[in-house]
Amino acid sequence: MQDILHAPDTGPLSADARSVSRPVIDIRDLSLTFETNDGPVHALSNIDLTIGKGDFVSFIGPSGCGKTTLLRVIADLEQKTGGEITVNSTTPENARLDRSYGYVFQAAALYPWRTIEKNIALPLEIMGLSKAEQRARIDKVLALVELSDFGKKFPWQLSGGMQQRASIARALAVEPDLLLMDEPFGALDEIVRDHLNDQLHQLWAKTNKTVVFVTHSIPEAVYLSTKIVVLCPRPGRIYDVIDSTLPRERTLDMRESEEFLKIAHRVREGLKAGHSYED
Ligand SMILES: Nc1ncnc2c1ncn2[C@@H]1O[C@H](COP(=O)(O)OP(=O)(O)OP(=O)(O)O)[C@@H](O)[C@H]1O
Repeated sequence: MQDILHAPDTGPLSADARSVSRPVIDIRDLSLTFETNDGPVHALSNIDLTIGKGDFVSFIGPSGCGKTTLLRVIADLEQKTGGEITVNSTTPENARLDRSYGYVFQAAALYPWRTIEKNIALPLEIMGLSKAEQRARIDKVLALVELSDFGKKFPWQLSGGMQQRASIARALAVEPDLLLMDEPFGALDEIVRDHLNDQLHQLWAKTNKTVVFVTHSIPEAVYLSTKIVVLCPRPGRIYDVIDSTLPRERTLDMRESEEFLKIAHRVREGLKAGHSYED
């Protein structure tokens, strides 16, 4: 994804500049209860969280602790039942209508009957962009995810990792400042995952996008994040928020460093504390 690094985006901000900018996501005492035939499910409770411009925030926690639900509330795909949330200083609904974010699902969710470039073109067609503008954006995002030679292929002709890169390209094509990613690399093997983590890190570091990322992997969360949010279940709530002390620029070999292991240890302790072995 080297070429994305030269995309005409806002440059990286200094830590000072980031800290004074308005939050991209501001969540206050948010709760969400699903009413089901078996009674209420308290998926989220007492969530307070601020995500600033250029943050890379991971949600980590055991199955059922509400990671996906929280991401979906931010994306306006689920509705809160209590509390407050703003995305880009407006309601999640307005943010969605403004196309403020790109969303990457757990599975690549590409239409099998459309080629990769036609999949990427879909949101651009809906936006009413001209054919020339669509072409320019498709070429740009395919280069970013190193799939320039695969635009005419169908999804089933690509490996799992390539399909996930294509789905990231589709999310980037609408040129959002905010990327919401629901465990995008969960189904991939370790080596492919390492490679995509590295590419995603470079993409984020050079473009100053804000990323909210759901994962089950401690190393992935620690490697990628500026802020790690550890959730625990029943009701889904925040157990710990860890502001990373690692430098903004990262390399995969940093995963052996003392600082990295210290943060990973704190995440693991949080996961253990919030975990019920009755599950
Ligand atoms: N549409 C729904 N209706 C009822 N309950 C739901 C619904 N969606 C999620 N839940 C419940 O809300 C809780 C949180 O689910 P969620 O999928 O957000 O957890 P998660 O942490 O993302 O889990 P996983 O890691 O397995 O993806 C779970 O108990 C789940 O069963």
